[in-house]
Amino acid sequence: MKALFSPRFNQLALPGALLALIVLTVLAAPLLPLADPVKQMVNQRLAAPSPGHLLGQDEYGRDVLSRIIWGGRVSLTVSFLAAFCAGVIGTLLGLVGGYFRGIVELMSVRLAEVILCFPPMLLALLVVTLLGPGAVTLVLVLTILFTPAYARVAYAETLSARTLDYVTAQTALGATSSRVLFRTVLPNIAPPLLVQFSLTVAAAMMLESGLSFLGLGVVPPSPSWGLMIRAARSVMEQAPLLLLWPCLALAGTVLLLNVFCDRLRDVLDPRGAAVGVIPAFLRKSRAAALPQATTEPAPGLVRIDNLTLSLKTPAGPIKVVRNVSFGIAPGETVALVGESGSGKTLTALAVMGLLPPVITPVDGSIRFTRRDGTVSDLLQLPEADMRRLRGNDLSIVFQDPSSSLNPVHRCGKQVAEAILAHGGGSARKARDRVVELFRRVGLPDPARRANAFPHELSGGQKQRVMIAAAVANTPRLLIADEPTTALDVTVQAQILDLLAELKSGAETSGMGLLFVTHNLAVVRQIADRVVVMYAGEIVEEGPVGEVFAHPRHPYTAALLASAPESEAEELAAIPGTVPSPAALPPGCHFAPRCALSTQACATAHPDAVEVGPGRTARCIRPMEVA
Ligand SMILES: Nc1ncnc2c1ncn2[C@@H]1O[C@H](COP(=O)(O)OP(=O)(O)OP(=O)(O)O)[C@@H](O)[C@H]1O
Repeated sequence: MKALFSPRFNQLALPGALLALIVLTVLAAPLLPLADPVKQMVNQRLAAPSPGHLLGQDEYGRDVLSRIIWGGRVSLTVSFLAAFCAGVIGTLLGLVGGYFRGIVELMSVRLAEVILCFPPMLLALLVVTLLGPGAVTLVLVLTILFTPAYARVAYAETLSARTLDYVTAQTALGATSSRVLFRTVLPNIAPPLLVQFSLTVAAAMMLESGLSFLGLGVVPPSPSWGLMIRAARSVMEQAPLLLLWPCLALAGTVLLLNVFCDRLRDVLDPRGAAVGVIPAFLRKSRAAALPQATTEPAPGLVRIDNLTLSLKTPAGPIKVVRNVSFGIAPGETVALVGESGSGKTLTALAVMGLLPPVITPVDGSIRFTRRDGTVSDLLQLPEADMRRLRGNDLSIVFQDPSSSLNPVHRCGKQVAEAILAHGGGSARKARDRVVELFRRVGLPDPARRANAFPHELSGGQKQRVMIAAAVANTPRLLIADEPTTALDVTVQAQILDLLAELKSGAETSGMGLLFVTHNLAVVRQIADRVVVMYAGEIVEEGPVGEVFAHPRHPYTAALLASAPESEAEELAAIPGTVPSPAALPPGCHFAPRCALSTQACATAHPDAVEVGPGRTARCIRPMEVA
């Protein structure tokens, strides 16, 4: 039977199973044939392991195995309970603070943060002095200590979630604040909170043991791993194994929890692959709903047909990209232009298989011709195959180089990793290749730059590093998503020159370039063909020279008029704004902003029509466009 879950889910299997085994064992402690954990047999104190006592007996002759299992029960119960209580309280504080801001933020998140000013041990001592030691006190102390961490995570996530279109749309529809908070925002911020939960359980276990070790936690003779370590310390010279067992149990469980958290974060990370959070059986059904891959070769390098992307919202799915079709030939540069929110980035991310989890392809195909000449529909490829293609046949350069580079690793190392990830030979060879690549992308003193950290480079230099990483494995298709927007004007020109130069270089000749931008001057400079998008669909497509000279869609004409070539020309702003994908006007979506619109435009949605060789426009009066 094929794996039920995607490879990312499979990563969770081993640590998840081992953790489940530990939890089940400690939960089943009363049912297991274990010796009484508090029954003393002083005449057998410090006895070595025997068939009756597999891990030996402690300083009072109590069975060590039984105490480890019963102690784990206490440690895990306290840690899970504390993590849960802190999670509920912290999430509530962060949610309301991030959503309502102002005085509510001050009274919730900021107040919770006051706890961070107290050293944890001091706070624990204070509470224990007030309430006396015991498991309940421990839960209380740990809950107080871990609440601010949840509040901060929930607060930060709520701040970014509250600005999303679908949250605004819910508010505009008159939904109550509690409904928006619990039905819309909370499910979207759940992944990082779940990860925080697992991290908190691990941290709580360490603290619980530490506090019990200091006599501030579980009260003897009840077993706890911290108490066992404390007791074993005084007899470690006679019976060193007594110290080993609780230390192994504690370190092993915490390590397992950390590995589990790490993998869980990979699975739930929204910046991860689009299909990462979807079990394979669900992806299969989605793939089955899509047209099957054809065996006919894709025209050119990549051919996108009828790509339709849907955004999940509480009010139902919204198609944010609809029936997008265009192709890129080998060596060709295609510019994807349009105002903000037109669907350019989502189209590019769909090619990379990097759509955010809330967005799914519901129709269409992206046929890509691989290096060996075979054609694959990228929408149907399993995640493992997509991962092999990314950074190899397919590469992307993002807008902001500062957030794309890991600040704690040297630039050269990051590019070398991209080479080694696709079997680029030895580490030494990869290092040499990095220096060669850095020279090629025009970084001065490449060997020194390879050793530099990102903060030691300028914005333009960082973008050159990102481009070096993207072309390191000579991709067949390079996607550049507004790669110059975050840079100043002079550096922008240099980066554009670099991309053009790379395309004409011997090594990367034949590389297709998909350039996402809203800057028409850039399109004129760099692209062969232009695809104009508006409100999630293509409104015009054709060779740059012809489209710019004779636009056949009023939107293209308006875009060109709003970005005059010379200062002598008058700048004409486009009236109105791009409609929200949730409320598209009927008929032609551009009609409410169009100077040429007629009654017919407001009723029927126009099809894309041919308006010249290799040119299409989605307008019923293409020849009347000035
Ligand atoms: N993660 C997301 N969650 C919800 N909606 C999203 C998400 N990403 C994109 N959208 C929506 O999909 C639509 C298309 O977005 P996209 O980012 O592709 O536009 P764009 O043309 O690239 O804009 P920009 O130039 O501002 O990047 C927009 O309405 C946007 O709000």
